[in-house]
Amino acid sequence: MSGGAEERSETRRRVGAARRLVVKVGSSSLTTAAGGLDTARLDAVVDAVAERCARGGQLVLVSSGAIAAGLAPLALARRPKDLATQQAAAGVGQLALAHAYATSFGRHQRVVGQVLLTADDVVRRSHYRNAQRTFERLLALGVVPVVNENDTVATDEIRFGDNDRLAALAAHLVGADALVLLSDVDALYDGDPRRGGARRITEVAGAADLNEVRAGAGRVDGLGTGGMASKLAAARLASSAGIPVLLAGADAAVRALGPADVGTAFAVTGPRLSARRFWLGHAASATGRLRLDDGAVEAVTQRRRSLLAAGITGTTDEFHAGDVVELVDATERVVARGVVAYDAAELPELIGRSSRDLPAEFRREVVHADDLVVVH
Ligand SMILES: Nc1ncnc2c1ncn2[C@@H]1O[C@H](COP(=O)(O)OP(=O)(O)O)[C@@H](O)[C@H]1O
Ligand SMILES: N[C@@H](CCC(=O)OP(=O)(O)O)C(=O)O
Repeated sequence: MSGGAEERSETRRRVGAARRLVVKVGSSSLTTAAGGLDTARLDAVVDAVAERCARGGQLVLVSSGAIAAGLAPLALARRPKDLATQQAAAGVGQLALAHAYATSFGRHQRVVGQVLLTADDVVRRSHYRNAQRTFERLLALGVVPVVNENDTVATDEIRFGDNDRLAALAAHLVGADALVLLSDVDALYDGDPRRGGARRITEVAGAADLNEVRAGAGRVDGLGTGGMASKLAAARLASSAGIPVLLAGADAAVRALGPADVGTAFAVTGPRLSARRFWLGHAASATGRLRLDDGAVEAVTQRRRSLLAAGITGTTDEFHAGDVVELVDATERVVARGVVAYDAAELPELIGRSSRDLPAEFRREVVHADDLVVVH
């Protein structure tokens, strides 16, 4: 697609040269057509990861496949639809998956450590930092962290939903230099490749390159969850936060983790955010909303100013000082997220009023510019 040869080589060069890498592999790449764990394919991914570690890389492997690996032992013909059976299958399958990874990495004398995360671990700032410390120590010890969502306890409300998103969040959390998404498809296409006639896309320089792309669901036999749409969302999330992304086929793992000359490369589209600002913009869950008038939207998004009470026209009523809130425009479109400095109960008296008309204790900003991230 767009992007000249120079740009092309720069993204791939960065992926190829990355010291710290998050690699994500999907369920459909780790399971046989019959639904069992495909150890030959798992070994091939492990070989590529171990080889990169041997060259001095620090790798984090985000692996799906717990539910898929639990199907055969439980004599389930297909992925269950209800959450309780999915969780039971994940409980059985995660153990099989962890065992398979430990055995496979053992062939390379590599120790692996299992990290099971729930959305809460990134949503709450203290948990986020705790997870960061754990990864840091595992990597310092030369261990390959094998990460999955903690499916057995994650309920619908608190799920990451898909491991592509989890991998993008993990990539920022560990300060990765690049993110590699391995799937059962060799690249991004402008339409579902199973339909025929779809064109392969090798480079994505920015959002405009995705305008014509139709990202569909995964296989009909449905072991993967998000299909290409969740991969694209994850690639955009990571690349907008300064992390280059490569999407490639799991069967080309050696080249994806070697010269990075396969698949689709997503160039970075934004600066690397600090851990706090990334968390604020992408990981934290908001507990309330502040509605802004047009002037305040402009001040906050264009001039990067703090939000003052004068520019607020309405609020929801259940948040406390220190909570993360969404800042929305008159049409309820989210324009920014930030940490609010007041309880919801305090604001009705203040909103719409200029700071100089307020008592001294209420003259501080409602959301300080340092605690505010603009949403594009
Ligand atoms: N535009 C597209 N480009 C590439 N693949 C697509 C596209 N739209 C849909 N797909 C399908 O998405 C699938 C990958 O998603 P999924 O099965 O969820 O993978 P994983 O298990 O690796 O997460 C591919 O098998 C492919 O057929
Ligand atoms: N955590 C789930 C996988 C969720 C998921 O995103 O799967 P996939 O689309 O195959 O990457 C599991 O291990 O079964």
